[in-house]
Amino acid sequence: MTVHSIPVVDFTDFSNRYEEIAEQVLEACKNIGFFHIINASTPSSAEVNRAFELSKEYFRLPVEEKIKCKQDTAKGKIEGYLGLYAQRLDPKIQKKGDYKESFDMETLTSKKNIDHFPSLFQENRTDLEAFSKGMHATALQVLDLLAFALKLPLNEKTGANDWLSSTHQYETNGSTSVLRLLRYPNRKPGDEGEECDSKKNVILAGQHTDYIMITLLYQTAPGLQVQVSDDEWITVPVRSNAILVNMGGMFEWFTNGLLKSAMHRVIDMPNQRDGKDRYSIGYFIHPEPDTKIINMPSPLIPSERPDFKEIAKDAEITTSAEYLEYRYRRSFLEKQATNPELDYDYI
Ligand SMILES: O=C(O)CCC(=O)C(=O)O
Ligand SMILES: [Fe+2]
Repeated sequence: MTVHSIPVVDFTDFSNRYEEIAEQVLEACKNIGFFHIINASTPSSAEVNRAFELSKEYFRLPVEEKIKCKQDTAKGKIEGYLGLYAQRLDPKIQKKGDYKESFDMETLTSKKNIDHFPSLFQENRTDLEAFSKGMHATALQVLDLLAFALKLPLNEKTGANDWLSSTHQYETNGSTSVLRLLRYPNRKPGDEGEECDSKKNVILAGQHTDYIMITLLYQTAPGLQVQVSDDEWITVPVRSNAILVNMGGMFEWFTNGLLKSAMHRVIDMPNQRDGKDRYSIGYFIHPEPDTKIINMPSPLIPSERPDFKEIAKDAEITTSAEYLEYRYRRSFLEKQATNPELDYDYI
């Protein structure tokens, strides 16, 4: 079934409407792999506004300041700053790379040391943590809803419906999430460095699927598009106070394609951003590295794995870490084939 809009799931009266909400989430994940949550209990709108304020303040810093904490992708680091063109999510179409800047940080657990981060983030750690924990809590609710809808077994010891969420807790030894601040600078049509697809859309972030289990995202202006058929993309509307959720490739792989990890990209929509930069904040979550997630005991998951573009059918992937490793390596090889200077990306 081709879906032509992003479904909206209302979390109002959450516990009383649990079954209904779980069904809506499962439907959205099976059909398009994207949905908006409205009336989620966390993060609060003050926490979201504060996260955007900090992001804007950070990106206003001079580049010399920002590159002091540059992401060392060559060493496999997934934290820190990446400047314009540093990522190239779609090496098949893009020559230069994504027209965006970003700052990534791994889960801000109580043990996490951020002495190497920009002082702005050190000084405002409490606000970043409050926002991250709010995002994380809603991500875990989505996992629990899916565990329920997929009829995964209850926890033998506690009876809780946490088959998925128990391995995605905020405080763990291995990181389970990445908070990514993004800025797409304002540009005029025809500006230098423009990269277009065959339909003359200016690409700001190349088409890709995320690697992880689920992504939560806020955006300030339109630009994000989801592929719904071979040559059809729909624009994700900006809904104030709504959290956008999408399934990552890991979830699609471990559910044998039952949940869809949709291709998405960011294009420039200069008429819709009032001459302003576009900002977004993504929160990417995956299970602890050694978690075995193969053969999920759900009666709804097909036993046969379909063909996936990103992964060879016979690939031996049973854990979260193996999945991520496979995707990094593959992205690295694709990039090397077209430009030996580039490193792999973490999405
Ligand atoms: O900026 C956006 O709206 C999307 C970003 C994205 O898809 C990503 O970072 O994986
Ligand atoms: Fe993405």
